[in-house]
Amino acid sequence: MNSVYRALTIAGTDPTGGAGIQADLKTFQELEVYGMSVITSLVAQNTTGVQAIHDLPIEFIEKQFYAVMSDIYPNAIKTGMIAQPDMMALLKEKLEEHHLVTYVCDPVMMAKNGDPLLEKHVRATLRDTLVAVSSIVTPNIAEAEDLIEMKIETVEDMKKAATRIVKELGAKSAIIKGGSLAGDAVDVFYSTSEGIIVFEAPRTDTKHTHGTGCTFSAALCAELAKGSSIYQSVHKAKQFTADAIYWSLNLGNGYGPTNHWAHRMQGLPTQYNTKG
Ligand SMILES: Nc1ncnc2c1ncn2[C@@H]1O[C@H](COP(=O)(O)OP(=O)(O)OP(=O)(O)O)[C@@H](O)[C@H]1O
Ligand SMILES: Cc1ncc(CO)c(N)n1
Repeated sequence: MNSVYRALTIAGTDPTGGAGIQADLKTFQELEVYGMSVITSLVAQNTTGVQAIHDLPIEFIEKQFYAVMSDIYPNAIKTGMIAQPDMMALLKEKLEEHHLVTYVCDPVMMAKNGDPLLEKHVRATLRDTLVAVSSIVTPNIAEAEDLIEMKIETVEDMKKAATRIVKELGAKSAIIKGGSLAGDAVDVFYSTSEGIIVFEAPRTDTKHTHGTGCTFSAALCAELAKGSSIYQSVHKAKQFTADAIYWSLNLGNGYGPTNHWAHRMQGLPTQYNTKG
């Protein structure tokens, strides 16, 4: 058996490299997992917003998926921006065929500045297809509110919502990311076997948080691909993302990208220390 761990991301692109497929592949690489990708939509976007979206034909998405799965089989798969109901239906079917592979569903709905990446009427389909077959689903506050149709303002609300997402929507576990709430960066995990677990990190005061959700779910996918426990994987993903936000690169005119090499900052020469 080949001992190189392998992860696959199925998502849209970000030509500026901070979110989507590009962020996922950088994260896999940093965590020493061999990264592969299936692109669903080409997105003209940058740190200031989304300018245009070009969805790939469904047959072509299927061909890419087959190309990967028939050759270099992944230990874990994540999905990010999946823009159309037919893409969701196809991927649900494929993920069910490969149900032994751990599947992380990042239910991406919008970019950091609020520009939509998923039309409102498609959100129920996302809930009923991909979320329903996931090993873990990773919504932010707005996405969790949408999935479970409840207002989330406190950590107690996050606990209720995470529990409901698992009990009512079929996901095996859920982690709600509290990046957009005030105070420390608190994320709430729930699974039937482990119950509620709260993960906390100090908040970094920065606007450079473009792609934090992609980075988090990709790190989680990479750790799960290595066979780490769900607790260890979430813990590592949280630390990786917190470091990437803390050692900000200060790039772009809007919500800048995070620093995917930040987790190894200690060992780098000081010219790579870009915080400032
Ligand atoms: N300013 C911050 N300081 C520290 N951690 C943060 C900060 N903002 C977000 N996080 C953490 O980053 C991770 C991603 O959360 P966030 O809520 O930003 O995701 P998201 O909204 O899906 O991101 P995006 O849509 O930009 O990809 C979580 O672990 C969250 O707690
Ligand atoms: C392609 C893509 N996926 C996810 C996000 C959310 O950060 C984004 N901005 N772009």
